[in-house]
Amino acid sequence: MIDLIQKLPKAELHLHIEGSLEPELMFRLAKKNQIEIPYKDIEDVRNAYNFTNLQTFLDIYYAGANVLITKDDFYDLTWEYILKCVEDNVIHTEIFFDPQTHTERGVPFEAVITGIKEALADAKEKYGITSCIIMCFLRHLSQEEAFKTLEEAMAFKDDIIGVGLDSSELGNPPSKFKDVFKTAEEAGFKLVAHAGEEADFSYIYEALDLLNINRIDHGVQSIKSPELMQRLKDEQMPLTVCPNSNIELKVFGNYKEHNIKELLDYGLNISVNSDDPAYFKGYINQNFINICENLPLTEDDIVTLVKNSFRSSFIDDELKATYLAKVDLALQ
Ligand code: HPA
Ligand SMILES: [Zn+2]
Repeated sequence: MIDLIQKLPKAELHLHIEGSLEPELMFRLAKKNQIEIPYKDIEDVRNAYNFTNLQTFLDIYYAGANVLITKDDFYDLTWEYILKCVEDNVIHTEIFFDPQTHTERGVPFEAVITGIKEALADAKEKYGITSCIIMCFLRHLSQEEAFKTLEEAMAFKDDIIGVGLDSSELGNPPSKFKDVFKTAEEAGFKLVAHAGEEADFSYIYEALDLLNINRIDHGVQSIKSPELMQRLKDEQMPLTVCPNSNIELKVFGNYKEHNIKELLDYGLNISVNSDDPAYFKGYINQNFINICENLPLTEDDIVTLVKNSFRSSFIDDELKATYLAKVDLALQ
C-alpha cells in the first residue's frame, strides 16, 4: 500500500503555506530578521506542538509566522514546500495563504504574494508542478477587514484563483462573511471555506447556502446529518479532508476513529490533504499512510481519493484529463 501511495501522482487542495514552515527554517529566519521566538532549540519547538484543539494550534501557528518578513522569506517557505511535493509526487497544488497574518504586522501584501508566486513559477519550470493560490480571510477578524483585504488583492487578481475562510471556527460562522464572499464571487473568484472542522454541521449548510462555495475544507462533521450527507453526495461537493490535522487537533481521538472511510463509502467526493504539515507530523503521503494503517481502506479507495483530488481541483478540464490519465498510467 505504501508503494501505491508513493507512486501515484496527486493533487493537494488544502495546504496553508504558513503551515509548512518547518522549525529549521523558522530558526534561520528568526535569526536573519532578528525576531524573537519562544523556543531555545528545534526540540523545544517540537515539544510545543502539542495541541488540544484548533485554537491552541492557531496561537502557535500565528507566532511562528512572525518570522516571515521579506519576499525572499515567502519564496523560501514556498520552495521548501515544493521540495516536499516532489518527494511525495504531488504534481498539482492549490495553496492557501493568510495575507492578514502578515499585513497586520506591516509586511506588504505584495511581498507575500510575489514571494509565493515566484517560487511556484520556478516549481513549474523546474519540476512541471502546476499550482493555484487561494487567499483566505481570517474569520476571527471582521468582515470589514476581509473587505479591505479583498480590495488589496484586486491588484493581484490574476495571481489568485479563489478566496477561502480559515482560523478560529467556533463563534465565527460563515454567515459573518456573506457579503464579502458575494463580492468576491462577482469579481470572479472561486470560493472555498473551512466548515464543519470543529463546529457543527450547521456551519456547512451556511457555507453552502450563504457563501455558495465550490469546495468545503474539512467538512467531517457532516456525518452527523443524514440529510446533509445525501445532499453532499447528490451534488458531489468536494470535501478536502486532512487526517493528521484532525488527529493533532483532537477532532477525533485517534486514526481508528477517523470517519474518512465512512464518508468515502457513502459516496462523498473526498480527497486527502496535509493542512499544516510542519505542525501536524507529516506531508500528504504520511496522511495517506496513517489512514491506511488504521482503517480498512482498499487500494481502490486510495485510487478514488487521489482521482478525487484532481477532479475537485480548479484546473481546466483538459489538464484534469491529462492528470487523471497519469494516475491510470502509474497503475499499470
Ligand atoms: O485547520 C485549520 N483550520 C482553521 N484555520 C486554519 N489555519 C491553518 N490551519 C487551519
Ligand atoms: Zn486548513
